[in-house]
Order: sequence, then C-alpha cells, then structure tokens
Amino acid sequence: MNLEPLLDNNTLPPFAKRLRAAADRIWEDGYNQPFIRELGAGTLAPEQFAFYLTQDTLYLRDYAKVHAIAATKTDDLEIMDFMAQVQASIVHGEMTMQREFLESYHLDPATVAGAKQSAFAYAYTSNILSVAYTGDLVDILVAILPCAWVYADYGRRLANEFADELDSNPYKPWIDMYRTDEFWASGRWLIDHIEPIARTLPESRLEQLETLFVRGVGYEYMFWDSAYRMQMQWKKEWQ
Ligand SMILES: Cc1ncc(C[n+]2csc(CCO)c2C)c(N)n1
Repeated sequence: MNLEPLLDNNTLPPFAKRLRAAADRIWEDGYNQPFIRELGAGTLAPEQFAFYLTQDTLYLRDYAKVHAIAATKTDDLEIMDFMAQVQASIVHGEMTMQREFLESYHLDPATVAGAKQSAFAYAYTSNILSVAYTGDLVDILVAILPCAWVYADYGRRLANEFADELDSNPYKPWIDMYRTDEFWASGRWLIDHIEPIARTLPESRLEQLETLFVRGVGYEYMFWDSAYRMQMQWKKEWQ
C-alpha cells in the first residue's frame, strides 16, 4: 500500500474539507463527550469500557465485511489491496487489542462474539452494510471514512492533551493504537481516493455523500454516548 505523506486538516483536498466542515458540530461535540474525556483522563469505569469493547468487537466484524464487499466493486488492484489489508489489520490488530482488554475483565471471547448488538451499534453497522451492498465504491469509501478519520483525530488529540498522565492511564493501549501514523494514513488514503471520484460527480451526488458522512460521524458519537450510558435499547427503560 502506498501511503501518502501525512497532512493536517489545513491541507485537505476540497471535498474532504467540505465533509469535515459539514460534520464539524458533531465532530467537536464527539471529542468533548464524557466517554472520550474520561478515556483520555483514565477515569472511565471499566464496566463502561467493557460495554463499548463488546459492542466494538461486533462492529469490527461487520466493518471487515464491508471491506470485503468493497473489493467486489472495483477492478483496481490498489483498492482491492487496501481493502484486504484493512480486513487483516482489523482481525490481527484491533480485535487483538480488544480481546486482551476483555480478557483482563474476565470476559471470554465466545460470550462477546455471541452478545447482542445495541440499538445504536446495530443502526450503524446496518447502515454501512446496506451502503456496501447497494452503493457504488465511492459510497462505501465515504461511509467508512468517519471510522478511520474520527478515531485517528481523537487518538492523536487525546495523546497530546493527556500526554503527562498517559503512562498511568489504563486505556493507554487504546489511545496508542489510534494515535499512530498508520491509522491516520488509512483515513488519508480514503480521502485521497474519494477526491478524484468526487470531482466527476454532480452536486446532487455530492450532497448524498455529505449526508452519508455526517450520518456516520453521528453514529460514531452515539456509539460512545450509548456505551457511556451502557444503553442497549433506544430508550433506557426498554432494557
Ligand atoms: C465504532 C468504531 N468506529 C471506528 C473504529 C476504528 N476503526 C475501526 S477499523 C479501523 C481501520 C480503518 O481503516 C478503524 C480506525 C472502531 N474501532 N469502532
């Protein structure tokens, strides 16, 4: 995979800038929400983090499937290679980090794999799977961009903001994983491959893609928000 030099938000290409600007309110609220603040400070309760990780293990399985479907929507070997590599990195990287955390909470992998998805997590993965099955390659690239970009952005910001306390933070492995250049580069790769396609599309399609992106950033927000409240159903009293 050819990874472009890393660029900051000021040097984003035009369509990515538009996407980022459209999601700005949710994006910044997302960074300032209690789950993320307490994760950075190391004060988040283990039960809340375990709830999140259980949901995230299920999420990653669907997320890997979306990449498998994406590979069927192109004849470009570079794109097929990227999709295969992300699948491998999910299974060998992120899921391993999660399993280690879950084992430290004495949760066994089979129980986690058989857990129910929360309403919020299910809505998110249903959306990306339906985009994968019914959309074009560019729809999939935009639908998965919030996952890569939001995590890389928050990971880096948390690592900087809480640098002094990081060594004693029990969630350091999580922050260390998402702060890396590799994660940032995978978001950047998506951005760079969305841009030339976006240039060929009419405004009506760009609006659809913008909606898809903002929706994804909102789902990322609610994934953490619902984990903070350990909420399985849309309304807590329905649990
Ligand atoms: C709900 C949720 N959203 C995003 C990620 C982060 N993530 C998942 S796969 C991947 C690789 C990107 O190509 C990244 C960054 C997560 N773990 N959970």
